[in-house]
Amino acid sequence: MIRPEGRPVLTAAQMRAAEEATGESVSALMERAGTAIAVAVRRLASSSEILIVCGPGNNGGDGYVAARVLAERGAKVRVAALGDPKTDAAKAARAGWSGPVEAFADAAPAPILVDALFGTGLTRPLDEPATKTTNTTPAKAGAQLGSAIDSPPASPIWAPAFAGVGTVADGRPPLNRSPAEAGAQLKPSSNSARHPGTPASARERPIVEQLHHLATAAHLTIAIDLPSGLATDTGAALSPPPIFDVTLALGAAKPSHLLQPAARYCGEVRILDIAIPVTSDTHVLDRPDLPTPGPDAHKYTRGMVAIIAGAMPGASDLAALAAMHAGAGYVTLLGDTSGPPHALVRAPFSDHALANDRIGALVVGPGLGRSDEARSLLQSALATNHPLVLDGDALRLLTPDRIAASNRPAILTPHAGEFDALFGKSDADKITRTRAAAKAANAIVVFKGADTVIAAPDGRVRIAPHASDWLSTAGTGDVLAGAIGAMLAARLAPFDAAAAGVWLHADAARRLGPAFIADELALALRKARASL
Ligand SMILES: NC(=O)C1=CN([C@@H]2O[C@H](COP(=O)(O)OP(=O)(O)OC[C@H]3O[C@@H](n4cnc5c(N)ncnc54)[C@H](OP(=O)(O)O)[C@@H]3O)[C@@H](O)[C@H]2O)[C@@H](O)CC1
Ligand SMILES: Nc1ncnc2c1ncn2[C@@H]1O[C@H](COP(=O)(O)OP(=O)(O)O)[C@@H](O)[C@H]1O
Ligand SMILES: [K+]
Repeated sequence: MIRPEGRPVLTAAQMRAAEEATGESVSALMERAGTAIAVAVRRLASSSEILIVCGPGNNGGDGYVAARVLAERGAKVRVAALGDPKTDAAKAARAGWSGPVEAFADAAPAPILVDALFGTGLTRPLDEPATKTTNTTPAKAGAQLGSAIDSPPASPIWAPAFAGVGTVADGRPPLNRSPAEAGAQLKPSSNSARHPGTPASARERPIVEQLHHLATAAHLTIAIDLPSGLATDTGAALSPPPIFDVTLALGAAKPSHLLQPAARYCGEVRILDIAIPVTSDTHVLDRPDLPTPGPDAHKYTRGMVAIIAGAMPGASDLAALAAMHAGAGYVTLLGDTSGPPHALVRAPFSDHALANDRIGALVVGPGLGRSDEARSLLQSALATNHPLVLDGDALRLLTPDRIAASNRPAILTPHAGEFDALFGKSDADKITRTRAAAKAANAIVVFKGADTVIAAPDGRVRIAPHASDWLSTAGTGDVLAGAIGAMLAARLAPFDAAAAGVWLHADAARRLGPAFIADELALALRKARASL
């Protein structure tokens, strides 16, 4: 199980192409995938009973192979299927499983749920009701498998009634869900809504609802490739699945492991290496490799950051504090400001102060305002040749063309509102939008949010794994701009500077836990930096 940081991200089509390029049969790949899944599930499940739910495609095929291998290795495993397999490889995998196959709609929960219903082939919401299609007696029962697998599933200790599921027989709530969450997941189905007053039997339960039911009662939920219900490439939750504890991504991470809202359903993502060579111009953000000062260092070699203060000096103060704690050697705040820290060089704004050719990064936008005064400050910034970090109000006062024409390294850090205003609204996915924006502005674009995407004009993309929802507080964007400024001033290539700033910001946030404020985030950048 490989952590996703630094790894390539492939779309469903790219993954299929990589698979085909191996020249191996789907069955051979499925055998490897299923075996890798079995090994991982065994490690995670210990000796608990495992229920693998299998869909009609190759994701289901992986599930059958995993079930067979788990059983061969002595695990207690049950299989429930959503219909018969449709692909040749899945049919063969199904034939290799000699235990019983329960109907998905009727399946009772187990402590470990493995979701192999749908993977990269899901193209539409899971709106069809689950139907009972299979209840097979073992074809080769007893021949190869241990008695634990051959015997019918032990009488379920689980509460069969739909309502109230959320605690298991020993009275403990499932590990991964609060009672409130469990209740929220058991919303009335569209099916029962259509028949008010009629309690939905298990058989009428829509797929997504049965999946929630099984997940809520499980102690550990594991999704194969993707939680069923998520689109692979766009981050869309076509049918919101349960929130899984672990997602085992086959061969490579996919966009929906990282893009919201899908990413939140994946839990911990781990990649299973199934020996398929994969390359991509999109990668998961990785820890940066940052230079540490040597004996020959002085403040200017560590990088000089200038920040232009504007209408809201708190914002530029935060950016300055962040630049200092991210490791800049010299930070100057140009404007009518005062206050600590003493190490921050506060100076009145002037074109002369801006002309200092030691400035390695100029941060403009945090708290700038949108007045004529703000426009004039921005104009002065653009009249220099300094590499730029453009944030906040600067992004409201510029156009992509004008940024492209400024003809020097630039990093833009828009949140969704600023991005829409600058580049226009679109239904395309966040990776596509960020890549197009970087090209249009000929600049690095850091499209912020719970799934920050960083793109370069040449098409390279880094996607940041989810950091902390507590970042949703005023001023954290200013901190990011300052941190990126410090990286740019330290002479990192602009794309690497943006990536390093985003990594430090996220790491600082994770360290702080809940309810921090932006000032603390700026200070915590030091600890993030120290961890490298
Ligand atoms: N990448 C790799 O290296 C390897 C990948 N492998 C595995 O293959 C997986 C991809 O397999 P896949 O292409 O067969 O697609 P999958 O996700 O099983 O679903 C397709 C089936 O679901 C059906 N269906 C779709 N939507 C539906 C809906 N809403 N409601 C109901 N049905 C719906 C669809 O029906 P159709 O749309 O054709 O009517 C079709 O029957 C991948 O995630 C990985 O696990 C390994 O085996 C080998 C190495
Ligand atoms: N739910 C979230 N999860 C992770 N990061 C978030 C979340 N919400 C916001 N962020 C991050 O917090 C920062 C907010 O920046 P921004 O919206 O510009 O705020 P401000 O203008 O108040 O500084 C960005 O770096 C963004 O990526
Ligand atoms: K799945």
